[in-house]
Order: sequence, then structure tokens, then C-alpha cells
Amino acid sequence: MKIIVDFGTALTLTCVDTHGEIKGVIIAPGVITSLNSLIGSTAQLSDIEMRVPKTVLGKNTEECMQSGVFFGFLSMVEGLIDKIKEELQEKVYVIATGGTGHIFSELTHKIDVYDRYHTIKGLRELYYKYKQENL
Ligand SMILES: Nc1ncnc2c1ncn2[C@@H]1O[C@H](COP(=O)(O)OP(=O)(O)O)[C@@H](O)[C@H]1O
Ligand SMILES: CC(C)(COP(=O)(O)O)[C@@H](O)C(=O)NCCC(=O)O
Repeated sequence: MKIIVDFGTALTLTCVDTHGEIKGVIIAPGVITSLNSLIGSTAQLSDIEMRVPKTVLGKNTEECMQSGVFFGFLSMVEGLIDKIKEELQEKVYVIATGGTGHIFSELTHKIDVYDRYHTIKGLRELYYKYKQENL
């Protein structure tokens, strides 16, 4: 079983079995989408440097927001991976991709590999599959 965690505009977790069949999907707001929404919905919170803070407890507004963004989303992803494992009772191999995926893959052992071009590779596979079938 594989889980593909896509850190894009949306944060999606797609679970695929060994036959390539989709077992189910989770869609949540993406990291930057969520941060932009927070900034846009408040008067005093402005943009932050995209940096992982040293401690989970922030001592100024920027560190507090960095903690929420990085450790918050990290905990969500780790928690969701565990919940999928629990539900399926199977070992899973976790692949991360998408805009901010490289940052999160370095923060957890629950992600096995970061593949920046995973979605594009999938589209290429589909292109050749259907091209062959239509010949
Ligand atoms: N190198 C990067 N570092 C940090 N954030 C990025 C980077 N590249 C893209 N993003 C953010 O990731 C999101 C887009 O994700 P991406 O995987 O590129 O596309 P899609 O939304 O189509 O899956 C946007 O919110 C964008 O701001
Ligand atoms: C969940 C998504 C917004 C993710 O988009 P992404 O972050 O990859 O750009 C996109 O895959 C989507 O619009 N899915 C729709 C699925 C449906 O309507 O069933």
C-alpha cells in the first residue's frame, strides 16, 4: 500500500494499493493556502518567513505562526498517516510531493521519500498508456 502526500494548493493524501487501485483520498487546505487565508482574515497577522522554528512554543508572532504552519501541518500529516495505517491494518510506503513537500519530508520519518515530480511522472505514464491504447 502506498500513500501519496501532495503538499500543493490543497493538501491531499491518496492511498493506492499494490494493483494501482485508489483505496481512498483525504483533501485538506494546503499549507500556503491556509496561511494566506489566516493572513487575509486577520488585521494584525502578516506574512512570515517560510522557516521551521527552533521550538514549538513561539516567543514572537512570526515564530508562533511558523510553529502553527510547520509543526501544525506536520502533526496533521503524521496523524493522518497513522489513522490510515490503523484503518487498513497494512504497512504503507509514503511518498511526498508538491510545493512545500521537501520541507515536511525532512521533518518526519513517516515520509519515506520526497519525489518532486511524482504527479508529472504519473501524467507521463497516463499519456503513454492511452497513446498506446489508441494506436
Ligand atoms: N519551492 C517552493 N517552496 C515553498 N512553497 C512552494 C514552492 N513551490 C510551490 N509552493 C507552494 O505550493 C503550492 C503549489 O503547489 P504545487 O504542488 O506546485 O501545485 P498544485 O497546487 O497544482 O499541486 C502553492 O501554495 C505554492 O505557494
Ligand atoms: C483536491 C485538489 C483541489 C488538489 O489540487 P492541487 O493542490 O493538486 O492543485 C484537486 O485535485 C481537485 O480539485 N480535486 C477534485 C476532486 C473531486 O472533485 O472529486
